[in-house]
Amino acid sequence: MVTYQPGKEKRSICMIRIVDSLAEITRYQDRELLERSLVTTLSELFIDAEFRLYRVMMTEGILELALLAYASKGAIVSEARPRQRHLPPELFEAISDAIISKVVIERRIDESSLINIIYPVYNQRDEIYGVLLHATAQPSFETQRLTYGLLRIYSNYLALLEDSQRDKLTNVFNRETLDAEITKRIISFTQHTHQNHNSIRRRDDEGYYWLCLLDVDHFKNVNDTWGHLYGDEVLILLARLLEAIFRKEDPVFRYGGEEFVVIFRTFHLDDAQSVVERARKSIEKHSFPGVGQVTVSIGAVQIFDQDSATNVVDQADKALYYAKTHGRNCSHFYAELLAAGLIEKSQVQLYTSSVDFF
Ligand SMILES: Nc1nc2c(ncn2[C@@H]2O[C@H](COP(=O)(O)OP(=O)(O)OP(=O)(O)O)[C@@H](O)[C@H]2O)c(=O)[nH]1
Repeated sequence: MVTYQPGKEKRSICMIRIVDSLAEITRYQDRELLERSLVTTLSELFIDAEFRLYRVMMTEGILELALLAYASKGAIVSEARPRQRHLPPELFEAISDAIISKVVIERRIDESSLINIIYPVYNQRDEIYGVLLHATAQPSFETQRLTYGLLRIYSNYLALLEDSQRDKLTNVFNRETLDAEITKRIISFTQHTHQNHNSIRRRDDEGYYWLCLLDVDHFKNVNDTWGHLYGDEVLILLARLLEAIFRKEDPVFRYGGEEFVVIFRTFHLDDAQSVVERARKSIEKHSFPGVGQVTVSIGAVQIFDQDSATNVVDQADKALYYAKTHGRNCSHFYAELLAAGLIEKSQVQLYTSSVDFF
């Protein structure tokens, strides 16, 4: 005979909620959604608490915190583009302590009724990646243990996700991730344009998105002269150089063998041209060990209301082809070449898009 055991039932409901939470956290293959889902899950499990997830960045030894997602009293906010946050000095100090000591820290700030529990989050290389801030009036060991466990699952899953998005040789983003990143920007442009009654004067405070496609000139010669290992080394160093030349929020992708893509932001074509030329010149000036000078040709395009990611890349590719056939070691922009009648309009049709809008 089965007897009713209220304590047992409560425990199994709790376990079901935890299993559901795990399923929810690991449902997404998009980092932003994953972060949002972690914070949502925690706030649903512990309804009386506030959770904030920050990305931790070290810039020249200075600690910067960017808010990724925030949950309080059922409201969830996630930042599409994390911005640096200035926290009360005492809280900032507590976060620094948790990061340095690599342990969970509890701290009450001023006379607040809430206790802040600070969990540092590490990536698979044991580098600090983020910090979870849990503000609660009633801290308990059980809550802390469960939060810590969910964070471990989150960081393990994030590591897997990151690994699948990175190019094995250079560790920049791989080609598979590029379409989605371009599509996000096309959508953000379109939404912004609608919101502003078709005015496209200011994208927002950071400007428009641009994409540049860089291809190493005569790379076959590098391989033929120095061997593949030296060729590989050039690609790795070039990836590091691009990360250093562009801003840390500008994603770098390996698009093909010796082709890279960078997405960056500026307001005007003039500025975009300066950014691209600066990159080209920095690469030209760089001396690669053993190999010496390497140059790149660049095709660039503004990401705006193109119908697909394929179309954006095709336009950049047309400009790149023009650069390759007009001297190499130079950069060209699609719209300018088109306006001057130097290239044909990109003919990629919507049906060739690999991106699903609906
Ligand atoms: N070492 C190395 N070489 C690669 C890799 N991927 C592609 N390549 C080489 O890159 C070279 C590309 O050659 P091409 O497409 O002829 O272009 P190129 O010699 O750079 O000439 P242009 O682009 O016309 O200036 C080929 O020799 C490929 O074998 C890689 O991962 N490592």
